[in-house]
Amino acid sequence: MSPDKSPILKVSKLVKRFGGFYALDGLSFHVVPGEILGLVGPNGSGKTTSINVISGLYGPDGGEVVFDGASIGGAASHKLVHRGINRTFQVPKPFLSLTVRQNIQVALAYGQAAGDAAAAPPSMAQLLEEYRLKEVADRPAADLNSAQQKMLDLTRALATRPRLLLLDELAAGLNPAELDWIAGRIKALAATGMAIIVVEHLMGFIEQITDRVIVLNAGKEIFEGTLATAVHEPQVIEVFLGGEHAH
Ligand SMILES: Nc1ncnc2c1ncn2[C@@H]1O[C@H](COP(=O)(O)OP(=O)(O)OP(=O)(O)O)[C@@H](O)[C@H]1O
Repeated sequence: MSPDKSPILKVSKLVKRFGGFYALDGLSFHVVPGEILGLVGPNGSGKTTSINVISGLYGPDGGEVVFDGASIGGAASHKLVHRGINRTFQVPKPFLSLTVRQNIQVALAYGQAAGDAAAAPPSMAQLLEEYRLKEVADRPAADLNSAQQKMLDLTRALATRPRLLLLDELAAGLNPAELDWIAGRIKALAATGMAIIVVEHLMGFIEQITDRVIVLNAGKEIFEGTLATAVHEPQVIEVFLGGEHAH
């Protein structure tokens, strides 16, 4: 990561309410090209909601999302894909009756409609090879195991040539060898200049791949810095372990 680059994404004082409940309560952070930023925090702290708002699944109720210099808060997901933001889902939802290859073809075609993006589109062969889907390329997505479904979800996002990639618990359910391998893949993507935001509960994985983390609690940032520093911060220990263990 080059720390001197200007942010590709800037989130300022973001608010998202569900009824009277504040899932995001004035959240601000940024990410620069080539950086892997971790969003961590206890269950319900607003990690997935952050990704849902940045990717256009939900409109914000306050604050601003600026991507590549333009305000995008409230823009629809499909428009944001063409601007260069794509994501994976905690529970992938491929077209189950289509084959793996057909699922990727749909995403490649959709990505192509974005026109003149900075990066050349990845090829089908490259995606199948790099994400270990070659053997199952002509099987329906319904036949895949959960790790393969996650890789299909990732290739679907990559097929649209994102400059900002949002990964929502991609690593959950992978075995240790798969975790090591996917950590390497994510780092290789960042090395191409892609900005990547990773939501994960697996702290070893977060430590292995992130340059920086934001720790959330109740929709607010309570820490920003490296994970190695975060684990010594009393307010971080408090939200992860509860008050009586914190001191
Ligand atoms: N569509 C929704 N309607 C109502 N409440 C919601 C909705 N989406 C999220 N919430 C609430 O907002 C809060 C934050 O949820 P969010 O999914 O962002 O948390 P999270 O940090 O990703 O948690 P987890 O680690 O369990 O995935 C939770 O209390 C959740 O119940």
